[in-house]
Amino acid sequence: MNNIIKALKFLNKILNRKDKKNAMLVALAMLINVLSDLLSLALVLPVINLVLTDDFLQKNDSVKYLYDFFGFWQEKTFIIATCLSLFIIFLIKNLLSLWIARFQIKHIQNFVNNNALQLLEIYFRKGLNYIKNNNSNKLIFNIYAGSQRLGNNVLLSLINLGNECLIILLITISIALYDIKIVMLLALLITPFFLIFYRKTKHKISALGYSLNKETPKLNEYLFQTFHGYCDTVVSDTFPYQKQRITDKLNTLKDIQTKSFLYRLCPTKIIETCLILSISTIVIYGIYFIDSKEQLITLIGIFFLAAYRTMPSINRIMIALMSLNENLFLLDTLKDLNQKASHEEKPSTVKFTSSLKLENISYAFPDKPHDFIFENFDLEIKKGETVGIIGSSGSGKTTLMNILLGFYPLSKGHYLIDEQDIENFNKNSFYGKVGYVQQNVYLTDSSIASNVAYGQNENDFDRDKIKHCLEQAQLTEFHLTQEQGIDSLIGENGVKISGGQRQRIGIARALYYDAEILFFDEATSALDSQTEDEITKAIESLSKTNLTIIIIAHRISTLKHTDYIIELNNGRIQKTLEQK
Ligand SMILES: Nc1ncnc2c1ncn2[C@@H]1O[C@H](COP(=O)(O)OP(=O)(O)OP(=O)(O)O)[C@@H](O)[C@H]1O
Repeated sequence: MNNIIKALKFLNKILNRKDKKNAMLVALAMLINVLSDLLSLALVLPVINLVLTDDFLQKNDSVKYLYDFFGFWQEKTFIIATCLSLFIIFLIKNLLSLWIARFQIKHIQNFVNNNALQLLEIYFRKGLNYIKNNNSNKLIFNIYAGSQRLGNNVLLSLINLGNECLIILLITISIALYDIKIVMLLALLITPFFLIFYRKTKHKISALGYSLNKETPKLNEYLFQTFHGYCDTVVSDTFPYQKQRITDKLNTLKDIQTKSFLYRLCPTKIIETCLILSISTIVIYGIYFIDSKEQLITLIGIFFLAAYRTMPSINRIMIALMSLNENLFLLDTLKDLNQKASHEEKPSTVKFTSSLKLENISYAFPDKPHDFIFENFDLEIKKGETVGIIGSSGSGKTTLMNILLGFYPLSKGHYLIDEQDIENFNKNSFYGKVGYVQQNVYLTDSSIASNVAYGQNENDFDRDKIKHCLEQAQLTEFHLTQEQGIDSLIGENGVKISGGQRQRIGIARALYYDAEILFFDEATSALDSQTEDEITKAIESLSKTNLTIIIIAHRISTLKHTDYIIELNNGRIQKTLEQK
């Protein structure tokens, strides 16, 4: 009961008004479905009696009333009409049932998609530190698999639970009206079995869910590493180790799935056993308390009919409870859904005409709030300048670049653009002016053109501009030698092109989007000296334009065309080397 209340409270928090209304509609539609099932089934018995029992028409008042009402004069034609009516009723009922199933799945999938999109937005808006501190496989698992489970196994389970409890209540009341003693006897016989089973397995099933949630992203991570770290795996000859780790995870998941499957099978088996136990009890009860055999047969008949409908309901209740318990972990892992993704963009847009300035800033990572990487740090970069940043490993170069990119909210101080705090601006308008070339340029498994015009629809490509940008990034010769020119495919993450070409596609991308400020993060450190020279040449030609360029480099040779070089040491400017 505790878990049901927890799940209801959670859903109450995350569902908006429209979702709640839809959930109620789905519950109502499912109830109609079950009731129509029940009613149509109840119609079968009189029709069978009509066909098999002599004088049933004369004995049964309701059937006789229908016979007279529709003006039948022959029993045969009445039976034919009844059979045809039954067929039509079942046809309509099943069509309605299909329509309801479609209605239900559509609304549940809408709920799934809304949650998946909301989680995506929430995670994305939490910023770079959050993304870096959380395993991406876990986030990916939460977004789609988590949302699917929340819709299908939590929300739908709760709706099923409500409906089936109502149905069982209705059936129990109707049997109780006929014979209250038998209902009490059956309740006493059946309920303990289910209660014991539920109590014994509740925590185990919920633990299975938690393990599944832990192990599935781990398996994905290992599989991902096998393909993305292919070269390292081959060279270090660690494929057997990698395979063993994957085998272990697969085995753990196999155990979880096996147990989960067996637990789900149990209710049907318990029901079957209970059914036999119940019939035996009725027979024994009949021997002692019922005088006529006819009465006993009727009682068994009623019981069968009731069992035919209640047992699947009990089964569904048990499955719903188990699903709920198995997915209880979602109330922890998806708790972010409680916060609505509030993302308010400021209206004022950035105009960059004079300078970027860090004024007395301090920055510490959220997990080490007292360990300042920068403390009371000042820096000014004027528009049009080309600035190099060097420093030993760990001196804070990348952190500084991420601050200048506006990725890290400052602990203290201000980041000013043209003397205005960046926090007052619409951040997207700032990113519209920024180009960022990382050491590992992110490339998609598509053409050169798609990677330059990254994120743009193919129909919107400005092909001349793409070619011009490739030229500025010193990539003209490369794309001209390709059979399909700028439409040549470069493979997943650019595996079909060289490191230098990848970097230059990154530069061309920044130029395509009219960047005014270009950031290079160790863009040449992984390249040989000839390729580094080519990139340096590309940067040199760009530095002659009005672009503001900030370059992090390990080798000072990459920075020969900069206006000045800042050397960082433990979050402080050690010295500034003027070059021009
Ligand atoms: N996400 C993070 N969380 C906590 N600490 C971090 C994080 N990223 C970097 N650091 C720490 O901040 C310090 C500066 O790191 P940073 O990456 O800025 O150095 P760097 O000069 O770019 O080094 P390298 O040249 O090796 O890339 C280091 O001590 C590093 O351990």
